[in-house]
Amino acid sequence: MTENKPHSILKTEDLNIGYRGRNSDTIIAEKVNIDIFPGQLVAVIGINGIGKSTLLRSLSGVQESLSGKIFIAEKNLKNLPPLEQAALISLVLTGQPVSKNLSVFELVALGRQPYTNWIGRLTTNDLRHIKKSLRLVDIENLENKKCYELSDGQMQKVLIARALAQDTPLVILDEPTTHLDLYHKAYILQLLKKLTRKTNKAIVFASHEINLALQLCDKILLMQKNEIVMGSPKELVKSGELSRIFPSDLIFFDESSSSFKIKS
Ligand SMILES: Nc1ncnc2c1ncn2[C@@H]1O[C@H](COP(=O)(O)OP(=O)(O)OP(=O)(O)O)[C@@H](O)[C@H]1O
Repeated sequence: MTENKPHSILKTEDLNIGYRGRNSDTIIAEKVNIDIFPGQLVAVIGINGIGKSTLLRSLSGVQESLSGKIFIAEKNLKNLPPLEQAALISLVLTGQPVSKNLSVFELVALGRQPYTNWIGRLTTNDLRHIKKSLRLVDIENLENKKCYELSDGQMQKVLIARALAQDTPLVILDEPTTHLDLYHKAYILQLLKKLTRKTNKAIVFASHEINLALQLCDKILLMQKNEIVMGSPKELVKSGELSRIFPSDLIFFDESSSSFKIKS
């Protein structure tokens, strides 16, 4: 009997990422080989400056990779026309300029851009997707508010709703919980988890919230100098990888509680 292996939504083959320079390239990560499947919640974890944003920008095609291949839904990203790419990947970058004069509804509706006709008129199907996204993120009550009237946490939810309205099988978010308090960080990450379960989308996000990611994610992509390791939280705890992320002078990974603690 042949095994029915699920198709990956995001796969890389010997991907090298970094920045091209006049004389030499700055390599951020080499030989990245990862495989992400529909319905998975994946956190990209690593210390400041290790290359999380660079990786997410490369995986979403916003930044050119140095070499290697990226496959989205088994199609080579390099060969995907922009509209097809926009129907497969939605991207939420922190600090991305958005017009805060728009209403919440209008901003979420921008997620439909890949599908709207040239005058940008919304069809009944577009409206259905927008309403569904507002409902999934539980911000229907905000739809007529201007974005400048929102708190950071509410704005974060609106950006997630815009990504959902784009209706892609893969959603990539860079630090979706920055500036939020602990409750709202947990709320947003829990929401992402629920969305993977309800929609079967794969959601990949960069975060510094390791303790929360360990509790919620299916897979963790751990970026370290010269190495990227991917595994389930359990696997990474078992292999001892987590203990090696930070310098050991101040904090340590406590296996009994599966969280980082301050050394006493
Ligand atoms: N445009 C650029 N040209 C050259 N190097 C860059 C550029 N942008 C970022 N870098 C470098 O790439 C490395 C990785 O940066 P990146 O922003 O991807 O890290 P990060 O893990 O997301 O960091 P943080 O957790 O602080 O947000 C850093 O050393 C940074 O200085």
